[in-house]
Amino acid sequence: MLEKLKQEVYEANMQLPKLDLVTFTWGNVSGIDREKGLFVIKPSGVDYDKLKPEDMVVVNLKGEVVEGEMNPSSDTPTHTVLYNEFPEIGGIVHTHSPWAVSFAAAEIDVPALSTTHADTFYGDVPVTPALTKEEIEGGYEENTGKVIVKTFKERKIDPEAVPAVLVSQHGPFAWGKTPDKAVYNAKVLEVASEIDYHALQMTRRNIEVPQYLLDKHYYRKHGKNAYYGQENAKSKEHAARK
Ligand SMILES: O=C(CO)[C@@H](O)[C@H](O)COP(=O)(O)O
Repeated sequence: MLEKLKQEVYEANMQLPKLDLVTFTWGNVSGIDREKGLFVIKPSGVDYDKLKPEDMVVVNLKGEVVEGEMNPSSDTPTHTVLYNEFPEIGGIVHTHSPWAVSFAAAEIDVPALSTTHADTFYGDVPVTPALTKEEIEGGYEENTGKVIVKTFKERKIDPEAVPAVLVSQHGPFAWGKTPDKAVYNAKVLEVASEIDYHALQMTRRNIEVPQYLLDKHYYRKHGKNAYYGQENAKSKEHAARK
């Protein structure tokens, strides 16, 4: 069943290593057939270079496996919550892309500091609060989905306007109308996270140019008793010996 969707989700998953968004088997993409109320997701722990379209697992909106030889991604409960709570989305991506994970680990939103960001995300990409001990022990992946939805509702963020989130201490989830668009949004988030990291570092550190560097430049230009002045003397001797 859902062979066409399996192919589409397979191809979207294969974009992740090509776009340098995953290491080893970390990460997963799913896509949904809203009419049938079924979604297709990557099987858990399968290397991308061994993955086949027919390996995709079909899951219903209760999170139950409907078809598939292998276990679905361990993040399936998170995808299930998001498909139920965000009815407009057609595809979801989860990765551990390092720049976005850096912001998730620091529990900092990815701020909308550049057009690279703003062309895709209408506002900062939010980071969720850290999951509580109870939420972790009471079903980490399902509660991850619930914390994402709670974050968007409490902060009045439209998931269509900002199609991504950082799960605190875990990593990014991105989504879109299709699995392919979800992958695109995941890559833009990673690029924007790297840009923002450097921008924040540069604005936070005022580096004074050491005066001696300016002096050296001055002395080099005017040939006075500086290192460069000596070099000039050496080069003149060398030239005279030729
Ligand atoms: O964060 C985790 C595991 O801690 C997962 O997101 C893995 O990175 C992907 O798991 P599978 O999709 O292969 O089950």
